[in-house]
Amino acid sequence: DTIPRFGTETPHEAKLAELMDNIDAWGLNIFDVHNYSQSHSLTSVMYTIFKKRNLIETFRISPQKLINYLVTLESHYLDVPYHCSIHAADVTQAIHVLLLIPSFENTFTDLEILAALFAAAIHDVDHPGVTNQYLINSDNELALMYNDTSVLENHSLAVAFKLLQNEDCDFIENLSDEQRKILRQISIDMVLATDMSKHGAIMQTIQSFHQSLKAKQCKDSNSNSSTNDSLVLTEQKERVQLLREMLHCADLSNPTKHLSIYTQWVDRIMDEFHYQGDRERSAGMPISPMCNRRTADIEMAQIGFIQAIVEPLWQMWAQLVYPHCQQMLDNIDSNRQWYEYQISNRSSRNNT
Ligand SMILES: COc1ccc(-c2ccn(C[C@@H](O)CN3CCOCC3)n2)cc1OC1CCCC1
Ligand SMILES: [Zn+2]
Repeated sequence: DTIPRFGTETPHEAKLAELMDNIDAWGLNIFDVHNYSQSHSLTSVMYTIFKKRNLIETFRISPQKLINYLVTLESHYLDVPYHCSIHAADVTQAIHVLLLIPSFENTFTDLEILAALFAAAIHDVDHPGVTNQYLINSDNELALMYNDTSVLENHSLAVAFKLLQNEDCDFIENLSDEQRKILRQISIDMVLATDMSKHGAIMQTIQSFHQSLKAKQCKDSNSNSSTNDSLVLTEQKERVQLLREMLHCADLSNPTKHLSIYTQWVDRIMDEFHYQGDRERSAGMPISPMCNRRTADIEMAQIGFIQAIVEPLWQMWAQLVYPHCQQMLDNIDSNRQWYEYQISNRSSRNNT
């Protein structure tokens, strides 16, 4: 039986095809992809990217086994408001677009690209919609299992690799042992780096690391911008450091998107945080920051999130790949201004 064009059967294949024409664009509407792929955004996005990047030929991947793995992985994302399979599809497509930046034209090996896309697709699988801190505070068995350390990140990695052991899902069967080892190593490194407790460390190293890279950037004699752009890194360690930052940026990319997309993610994360707050309240636990629906200031929280975390991170990233990520910085700025306007509007409304 032939494989459907986007990996999953859908009566809306024409509409999905139209959407997938934007797979290389930052403005892809992942919610539309989810709707027109019969809630298989992760499967259809990953399959489309693998086809487009010729990874199926390069690594002699069985298309059926790839689909089996993706559908199984997608089914192991829980039906939580934010950390669901649409978020995984969103982050996967984001990292695909970041890897297309001309600065990285000659930077990563095919195996590193495969690992980066895989890490993005799996990074939140089986996320229960509560934070690491909540699992620790509630003596959850996952916190016990992982000794309170990067609990959710470790759990998603373990679940994702467990699914690979299933014979008809093992789409990397034709990789050499060495290649499988490298894929596993890079995926673990990248997913563990999405833990917000590592954010400070990433911000510390990013400045000096990027300065050293800019120094190395080939300054080709002719003025052709693309060759001038390309970052060539001889050490795999350095390339993995870059991929670590890239996944972290993709994971924190909601404010870099168009307002209509960004506000949908805000609604979802607040649903998830407020539900956690409800559980903390009824369990008599202290309610976590931004999780109390009764005192929430959603606009202020987003402005704080942008100013403290997202804008500094994306400014560092945009500096490295200048001029290629200006659209993201522009969206962050206009989105922050929109939330500031909501607040100013709110106070004048109260005065009437
Ligand atoms: C659109 O708004 C948000 C969008 C994203 C986030 C956010 C926080 C942490 N992360 C990253 C983790 O999810 C990393 N995960 C954990 C589980 O293990 C895997 C890796 N993402 C927070 C957002 O807003 C918050 C609510 C008000 C201000 C802050
Ligand atoms: Zn995530």
